[in-house]
Amino acid sequence: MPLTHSEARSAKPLVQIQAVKKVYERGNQKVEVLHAIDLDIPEGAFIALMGPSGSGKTTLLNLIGGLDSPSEGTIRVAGKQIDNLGEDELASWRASSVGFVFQFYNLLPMLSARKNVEIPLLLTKLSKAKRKHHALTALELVGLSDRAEHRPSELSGGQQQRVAIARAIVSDPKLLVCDEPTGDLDRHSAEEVLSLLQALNRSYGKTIVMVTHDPKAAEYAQLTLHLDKGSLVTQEPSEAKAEKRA
Ligand SMILES: Nc1ncnc2c1ncn2[C@@H]1O[C@H](COP(=O)(O)OP(=O)(O)OP(=O)(O)O)[C@@H](O)[C@H]1O
Repeated sequence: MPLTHSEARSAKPLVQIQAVKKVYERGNQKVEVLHAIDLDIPEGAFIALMGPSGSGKTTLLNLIGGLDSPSEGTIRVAGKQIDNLGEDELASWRASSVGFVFQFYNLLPMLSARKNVEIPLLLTKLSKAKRKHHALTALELVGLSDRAEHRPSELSGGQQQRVAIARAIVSDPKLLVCDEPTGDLDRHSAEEVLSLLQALNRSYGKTIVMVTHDPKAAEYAQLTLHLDKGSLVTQEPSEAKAEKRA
């Protein structure tokens, strides 16, 4: 069952963002692109993050996933404070705690689907046989067992994105951050990818934060957050939409 808005509010937060600001320097100018963001993301939520181009969506997503650090404020994920970690600590935290899905898949063209999915496991102590087993399990979960030995160029865009999702979940992180995961896909492939994300949320309890420009994609989430000029403007409950999709 999808979380209702009130359930989502009462569930334990997986991500806690307090008074987070991000300032970029352009030449000798400082530009504040996120203004004192406060946000709790409950464990088990599927959140869509929308807003005009340049409003700060990717910046906020990158802070949540530990790809970047805030200029001010605190970020905790599963109770661990990540805003003050150095680059190496942040990289190892990311490897074990977050799965990333990007618009253009970011698969390595010379490697098979299975080997692409294994990449996050190369940093672990798992044996070669275990890595292969986990990668095949993840590919099975996204419905691509029969494409395991294909290279990305032999797969459709939708299949490549499903391989990228398998790679994102292969370390079994609680949190998936997705930046325009359907931005390069046709409607049918986009729906397949969104249904897969929804299944990972509902059946496997993954907490998902997804940046999207597409209101139809946001309908798959339980809650849509809107950013405008670096501030959160509304938190739109989506239980009606979630029920429609249930
Ligand atoms: N590394 C950087 N250095 C300087 N400015 C940056 C940097 N990254 C982003 N910005 C600026 O921060 C603002 C927010 O960018 P961000 O990419 O987060 O927006 P967005 O809402 O994701 O936009 P889009 O929908 O176009 O992807 C923009 O004005 C952008 O130019």
